[in-house]
Amino acid sequence: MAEEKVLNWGICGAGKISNDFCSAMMTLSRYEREHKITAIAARSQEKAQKFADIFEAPKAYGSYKDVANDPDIEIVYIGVIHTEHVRLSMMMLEAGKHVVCEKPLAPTWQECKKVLDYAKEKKLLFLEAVWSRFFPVYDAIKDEVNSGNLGDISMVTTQFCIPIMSVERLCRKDLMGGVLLDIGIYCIQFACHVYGEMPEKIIATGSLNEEGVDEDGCVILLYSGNRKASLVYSGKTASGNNTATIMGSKGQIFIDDCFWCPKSVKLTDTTLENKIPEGPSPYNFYNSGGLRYEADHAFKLIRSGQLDSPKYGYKDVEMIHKIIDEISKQIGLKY
Ligand SMILES: NC(=O)C1=CN([C@@H]2O[C@H](COP(=O)(O)OP(=O)(O)OC[C@H]3O[C@@H](n4cnc5c(N)ncnc54)[C@H](OP(=O)(O)O)[C@@H]3O)[C@@H](O)[C@H]2O)C=CC1
Ligand SMILES: O=C1OC[C@@H](O)[C@H](O)[C@H]1O
Repeated sequence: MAEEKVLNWGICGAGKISNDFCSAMMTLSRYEREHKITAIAARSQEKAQKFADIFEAPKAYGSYKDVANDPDIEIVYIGVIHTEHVRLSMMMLEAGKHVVCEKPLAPTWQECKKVLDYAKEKKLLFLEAVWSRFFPVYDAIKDEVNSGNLGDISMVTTQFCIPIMSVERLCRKDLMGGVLLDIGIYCIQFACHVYGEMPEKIIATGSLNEEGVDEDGCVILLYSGNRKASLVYSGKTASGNNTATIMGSKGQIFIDDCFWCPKSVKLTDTTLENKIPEGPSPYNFYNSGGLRYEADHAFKLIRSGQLDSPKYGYKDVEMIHKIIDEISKQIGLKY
């Protein structure tokens, strides 16, 4: 059956998140029938081969371009550092591949738009991998928000604080480091998930390191009708409580630590647990098994001929990156 045709994946980058993505994808119950890790590409052949051996991928390439040139590959996962996202996305789209690219697609909406417009022109799927949005519990949150059970929602809070400023790709400006693009984006996507519209006003603060990348931020989003969201994120300190709350006149939703990939969500009358199996290769990041949902979503979209995701599509990328643009402007962040 056409719907079950295996999706042949090419993976760009043999780093931490690519490991987690491949391992998570292999936990899907329909993995064998729907997905195949066909090729791994890294900057060195040796590194690619080591990674390919772990995931039993038949091909290992020492150049990302080889993935673009491989006619067997239908979709590419881009799991490299921020500075390479636009270049590799354009390269893969040009070669006729669907693309799932790690967040952030780019530091500005203008650059994101270039990629989205090209994907549309080429009639290919492009997903910015804001993985939270593909968790089934995020659908449940949205349903509860829309149900009216909470009454009038007027306040959203999110907190994402983990000490990551010593990570090289995050503290260096030439690697497009900084916390707004790396973790602040999760707080923003959460507020956008709840309110589904652009705020009327944004008030942002953030400190820059000596290289000029941001290390922390406090952002207030003001929506029509006095509705608000408060976002706190930091790469300098741990909070131990990276939760999110949605507050309404009749009830609340509480998303447990870590709100961007939750294991548990407390809705008005019920608590949802989200248990995800361990993959064949140990994960580098918390609850990375949840990366399986974006692979599954990509499969379903492609096989049903849908090229703009209803869970996190073009209009969502636009909203989130326009908010990032405004925060960057206010805190003096420029790459
Ligand atoms: N969804 C999620 O939960 C997470 C998402 N991410 C996202 O994933 C992406 C990668 O993060 P992560 O895996 O932690 O990063 P890594 O530090 O593991 O680097 C990923 C890859 O980027 C390439 N790379 C690393 N350093 C350089 C450099 N100096 N110059 C050029 N290329 C380099 C390497 O590719 P090669 O192997 O080819 O040498 C490396 O394997 C980011 O976009 C990040 O935001 C990260 C963590 C969690
Ligand atoms: O997406 C992410 O989530 C976990 C963080 O540790 C990491 O820096 C970030 O890229």
